[in-house]
Amino acid sequence: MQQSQEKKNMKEMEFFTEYGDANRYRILEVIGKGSYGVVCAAIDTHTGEKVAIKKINDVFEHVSDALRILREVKLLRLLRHPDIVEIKSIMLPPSKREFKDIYVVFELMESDLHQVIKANDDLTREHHQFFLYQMLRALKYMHTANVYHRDLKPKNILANANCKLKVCDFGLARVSFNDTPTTVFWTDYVATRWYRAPELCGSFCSKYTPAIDIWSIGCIFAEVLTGKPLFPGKSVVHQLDLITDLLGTPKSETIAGVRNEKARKYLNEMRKKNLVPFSQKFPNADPLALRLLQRLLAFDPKDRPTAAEALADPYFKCLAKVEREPSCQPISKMEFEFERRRLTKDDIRELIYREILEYHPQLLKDYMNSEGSNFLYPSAIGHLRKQFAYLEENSGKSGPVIPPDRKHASLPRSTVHSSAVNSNAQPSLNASDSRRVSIEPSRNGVVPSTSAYSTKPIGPPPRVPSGRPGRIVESSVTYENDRNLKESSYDARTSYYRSTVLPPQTVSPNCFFHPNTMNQEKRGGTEAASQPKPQFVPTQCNSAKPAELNPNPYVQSQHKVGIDAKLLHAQSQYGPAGAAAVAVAAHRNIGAVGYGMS
Ligand SMILES: Nc1ncnc2c1ncn2[C@@H]1O[C@H](COP(=O)(O)OP(=O)(O)OP(=O)(O)O)[C@@H](O)[C@H]1O
Repeated sequence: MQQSQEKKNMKEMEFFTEYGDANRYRILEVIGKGSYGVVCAAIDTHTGEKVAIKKINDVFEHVSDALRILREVKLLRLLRHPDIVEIKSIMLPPSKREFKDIYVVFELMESDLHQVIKANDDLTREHHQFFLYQMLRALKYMHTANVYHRDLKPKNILANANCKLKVCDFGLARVSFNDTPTTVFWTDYVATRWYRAPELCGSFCSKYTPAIDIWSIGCIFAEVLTGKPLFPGKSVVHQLDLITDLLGTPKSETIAGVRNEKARKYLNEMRKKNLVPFSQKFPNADPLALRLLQRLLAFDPKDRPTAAEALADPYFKCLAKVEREPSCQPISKMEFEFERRRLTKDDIRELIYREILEYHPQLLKDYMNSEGSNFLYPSAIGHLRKQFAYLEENSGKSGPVIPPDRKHASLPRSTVHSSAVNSNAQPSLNASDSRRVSIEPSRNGVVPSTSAYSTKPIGPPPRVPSGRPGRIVESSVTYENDRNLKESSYDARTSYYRSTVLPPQTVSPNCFFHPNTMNQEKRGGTEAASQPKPQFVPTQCNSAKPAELNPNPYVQSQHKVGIDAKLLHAQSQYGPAGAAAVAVAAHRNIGAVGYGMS
């Protein structure tokens, strides 16, 4: 027993090395490995929430990798949407100049769509529909921000037991600005071939469009329907062969528009193939789903619908509601100004550090005040230096010299900052919190400092619909940002002070239920007991009146608690595949009750 505890402590030590915040998180287990490092499930001891911590090793070893990481953390800070994975925090490194690894704290998801597909060969039509709906909603949001994901595949869609999906891995994503030569984007295109749009299988065109993501979503959806990848090409040419085997040879106008001469020639000389009817290829699928799928998989990108158009497709008649499919304000060019410069490793380090500070608002404020250059980094050394300076300054004065207390020596690093806040009382501030704090009205017009705020103990984390900041813009009242607060010209500080009205996710994962506020919801055991907790009364999707949908994405029936427990149990026992199986099987229990189907 003692031995296993020691082993666990060792594991945590190894994982966090010397990061001060390590005390805050208790590592549970390794849940994933990617090319950039390892992902662990952990408990945030401040909030009781489960989180996923991704340790990215040697961030600055290669400039290209460091840039990828910078883009990803920046985009995930800017794209706040219930269908996009959220960064909760990034741990403050022990030294601004020398840090090599970064620890990104995400909301924890239970599995990913790849696992879900692999472990379940009997997903229902309702699953299909709800999966596609969420993916398109995420796309609509990111595309209106002018962000193209470029690497959508089942593994990059995280999934929960309640069928909630969230897009992750924005490492290959790009923001498109009108005056940026879009061809630049082609040069580094290394996304997974199977989900690659035909125009990417040989540089068919120079204009890079969001339709490439629409194609990928089409491929993913087909995989959800059949359980198998739709176009598992072994090479780019094979990929084009598989695509044309299903869709037929493209129209001559489409081929004529292909810029790449070799690709054009290849398509022109290809034997003529006819479209295979989708009802034949996907015999058990909903015909409306297939009609939409065919639109998503149009060979010519111009023929593919936008995400917003796809959401308006009759397939989603009983599910879609434009107010819960928010758009996003286009991302400011200034945020990606670094893309136009040739950056050294130190430049990128500075930029990543600046991103990390977004999750440590008080430090960010200090950093902004000192304009970065003479920012006194509040590491242990910084603190020691301060104490020495204080002693030196005051040594001539009468009476004993009492240096400023070092209250924070053994506390998580994020609680140590130059404004000497009572660390015990400091709430867990992350980028989201900081923005929420900053929009609190103040009498003198000054944005209240977070250190003042920090004297109050923080409550449980805000529930998504009521407290989550976002950049959502849409006509709906619920989603509308205060446009006056949205600067047209960028000021680095304004992103910190920006008022962001929250994106309530109006679709319950059990989207066919409607709420009855008599009962109580439970989420991870940390929700405020005082919140009204709804119960769900099952309704059918195709009832005459569309079900009233609860705004809380985490609203669940009482069954949900049991499902989560089962899923997590399966996850540790059988790994993610087992978890996915249980997740969907469990959901089906709800489905059978909820959908009123046999
Ligand atoms: N928030 C999360 N919750 C649960 N699991 C996660 C989360 N984020 C990542 N994972 C798991 O960790 C794995 C690796 O994460 P991720 O894909 O982000 O790393 P990466 O190094 O960028 O990977 P890649 O090599 O695909 O680019 C994922 O496949 C997923 O299973």
